[in-house]
Amino acid sequence: MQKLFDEVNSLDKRCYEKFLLSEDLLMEHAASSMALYISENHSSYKSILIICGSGNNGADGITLARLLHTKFDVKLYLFSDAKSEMAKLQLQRAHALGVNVVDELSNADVIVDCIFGTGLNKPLNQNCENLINTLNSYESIKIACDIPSGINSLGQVESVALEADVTITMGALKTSLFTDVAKDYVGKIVVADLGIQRNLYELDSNKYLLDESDMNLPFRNKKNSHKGSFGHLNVVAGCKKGAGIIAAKAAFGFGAGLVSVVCHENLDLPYHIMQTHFISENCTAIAIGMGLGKYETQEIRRLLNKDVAKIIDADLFYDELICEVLNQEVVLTPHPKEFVSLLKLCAIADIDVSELQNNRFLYVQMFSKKYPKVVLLLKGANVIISQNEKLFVNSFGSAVLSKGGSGDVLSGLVGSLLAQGYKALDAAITASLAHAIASRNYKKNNYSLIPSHLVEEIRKL
Ligand SMILES: NC(=O)C1=CN([C@@H]2O[C@H](COP(=O)(O)OP(=O)(O)OC[C@H]3O[C@@H](n4cnc5c(N)ncnc54)[C@H](OP(=O)(O)O)[C@@H]3O)[C@@H](O)[C@H]2O)[C@@H](O)CC1
Ligand SMILES: Nc1ncnc2c1ncn2[C@@H]1O[C@H](COP(=O)(O)OP(=O)(O)O)[C@@H](O)[C@H]1O
Ligand SMILES: [K+]
Repeated sequence: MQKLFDEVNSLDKRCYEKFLLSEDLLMEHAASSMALYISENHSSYKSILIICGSGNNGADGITLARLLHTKFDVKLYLFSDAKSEMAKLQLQRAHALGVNVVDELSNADVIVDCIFGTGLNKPLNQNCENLINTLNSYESIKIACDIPSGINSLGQVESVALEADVTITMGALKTSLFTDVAKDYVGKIVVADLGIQRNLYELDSNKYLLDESDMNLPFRNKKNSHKGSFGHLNVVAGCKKGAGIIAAKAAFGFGAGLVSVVCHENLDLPYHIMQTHFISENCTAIAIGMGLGKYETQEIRRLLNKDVAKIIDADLFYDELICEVLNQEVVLTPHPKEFVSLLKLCAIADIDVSELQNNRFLYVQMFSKKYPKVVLLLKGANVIISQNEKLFVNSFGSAVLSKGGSGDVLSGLVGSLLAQGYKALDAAITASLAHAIASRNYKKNNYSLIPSHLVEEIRKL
């Protein structure tokens, strides 16, 4: 996993003070990293348009123009007068070298957005919006320097932002690049070294971006085993029985030794999945909430208080009963609307979905602070998993998963790992990664995946 930072100013400052690295030196490395990326990945392209703002993001761009001058047909467009000391200095250097400064925008093979970086501090005016809209309309390869212009430090987009193919971010990964909103703008994210190895540049953080290598699949190492060695998951099915059945199928394919669906009505289940009318004596985990609908309160309370691992989803986030389990190490997997309801039920916040989506990290942290034992998995374009104020982001998923039933598969995966003895946080992390990475392996197109395809892809991991 890789560390995420809410701000990097303190990291830059430490470079100046502790490592005696000047701003000039850091900037030279920032621009060199961009130059290297462009040379290595876009060498067949000829023309490069670099659009610069007045601060140090602009200064990075002016430096880049100097580095690429004559290797490519470089056009430097200064959107506003250089204001920062570094922007002024870099401009003098660029002028001295004869870099081509243009006063009109024109299309190019590659465009590099150096308008605003971490210093965006107010809403964009009409001119900025027009500029960004024009750049977005170009068919060029678009590279954002540090962060696509228009995304602020909280990862919000107030009006418009540059739609980058690649974001080359300086020094370390920023949290603002991993909001759900930002996902439509950042493209591929690359970290540029600033003349110091990343592990030395970075300090401690309690936020992490998950990598594929953080997925710890339930491979079986013991030879002397039987089905009971791998747990027994009980999936509680309610009025929308399909949800429980999807979860049960996903769970069975993900290694649980036994899976039973708990339902009062008789179900038509695959032969390998059992049905029970009441919770099994030997169950090692319970998955509950998916398609639950109306159920007898005392019965649910009894299940929630049973001393086994639990994954709780969907309908239970609208029921006050949920508040009774928040002192347990349970896994909760709400989507944004369900999380809004949960926040209200536990008196943390009374907000709407758009407020949540604009401040996902904030509300997840508020919840985790109040309920440090709970593992919260907030679904979305970038899934956030949190426990005890430690937070992990899974950015592998895509719109291929935006389908009824995808969440039920995830509940089954978490339940399966819990039944097999994974700790709650480990179960949530591996299940979430498996869910998203498997969905990427479905190659047909990005609209036709159904839960059974997803389960098939998960079984092939
Ligand atoms: N520090 C380091 O060591 C390193 C830093 N590096 C680079 O520096 C970048 C940060 O630079 P930064 O702090 O100068 O901010 P930046 O993003 O250029 O924007 C500030 C300028 O924009 C203006 N402005 C803001 N909002 C506006 C708006 N809505 N509409 C209009 N104008 C607006 C604002 O104007 P003002 O507030 O003065 O009115 C100011 O002039 C960082 O992202 C990275 O790329 C790298 O080289 C690595 C080493
Ligand atoms: N655009 C997207 N990018 C990444 N993941 C997505 C996207 N849309 C949906 N997902 C994932 O798909 C799942 C949907 O779950 P949910 O909304 O609960 O569906 P359901 O209840 O119908 O099964 C979640 O894991 C979510 O993170
Ligand atoms: K930028």
